[in-house]
Amino acid sequence: MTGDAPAPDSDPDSDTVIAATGLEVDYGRGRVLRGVDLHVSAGESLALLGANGSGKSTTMRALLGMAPLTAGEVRLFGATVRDSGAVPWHRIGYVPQHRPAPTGLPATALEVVLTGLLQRRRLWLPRGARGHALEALDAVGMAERADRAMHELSGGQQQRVSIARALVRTPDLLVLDEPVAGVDTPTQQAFARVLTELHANGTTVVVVLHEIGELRTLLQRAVVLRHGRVVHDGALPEPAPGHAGPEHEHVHADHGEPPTEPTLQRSLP
Ligand SMILES: Nc1ncnc2c1ncn2[C@@H]1O[C@H](COP(=O)(O)OP(=O)(O)OP(=O)(O)O)[C@@H](O)[C@H]1O
Repeated sequence: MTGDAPAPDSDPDSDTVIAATGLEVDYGRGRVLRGVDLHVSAGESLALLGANGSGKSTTMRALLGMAPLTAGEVRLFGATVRDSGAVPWHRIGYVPQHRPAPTGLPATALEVVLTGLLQRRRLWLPRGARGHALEALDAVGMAERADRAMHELSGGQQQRVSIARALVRTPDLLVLDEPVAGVDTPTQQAFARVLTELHANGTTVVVVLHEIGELRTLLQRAVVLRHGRVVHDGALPEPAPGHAGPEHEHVHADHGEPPTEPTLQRSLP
């Protein structure tokens, strides 16, 4: 379907990191994404927001070629995700939504971070890998626990290791799915500092969030999903009335149901 599209190397718009148009995803029980468009340029930092079930994670997975697209097209750095071999995955770091590690997983934090340096066609570690992995763990405050088994770490600590695993690649594009859910405020602040530094060094950041919280100063743009459609693409929503405050900054009405339209509108610029 992309016969007339430019090859990755000759992409005239080389500033475009993500070009997604008309994304539709159906898991078999009706459409979950309904014509999502998302264009992200190099150096942007944006949040993907919306209520539970609005399609944020599905959008992320579709962007990375991991959700079943029934229509639409995604290009990463000019390469279509339909041809996985053409995508420069080594330039992309991905932190999936947190899931507790299975009990008894023998890998240490350091080993998990080292896997971030493996590539599909090269299953050995590059020179200096251990040092880079320790630096990444240090950036998320986990260097002292590098040799701890993952199952001995708390959920928030495991999440920090997962973030370090993405950071160790020094990605040009960092995609994170609710990286700070369930993480305490000091850790969120440390994480915000790490992301801000990466972004200042040129990394493009796309992050799914429920609450903007500590990442507000980093983020330049918000894309809000509702029932699988983009209902806002622009400035960050202001904290919802009555919820403003450093400890409790919501961007939609509640955690359970989609926001009512007036509430969503009220929270948008
Ligand atoms: N693998 C799957 N198979 C079937 N349905 C799915 C699958 N993944 C997600 N869904 C459905 O797609 C819809 C959107 O889910 P998605 O996880 O993208 O939402 P979300 O906005 O990320 O939600 P949350 O904030 O709760 O993480 C939901 O109705 C969900 O039940």
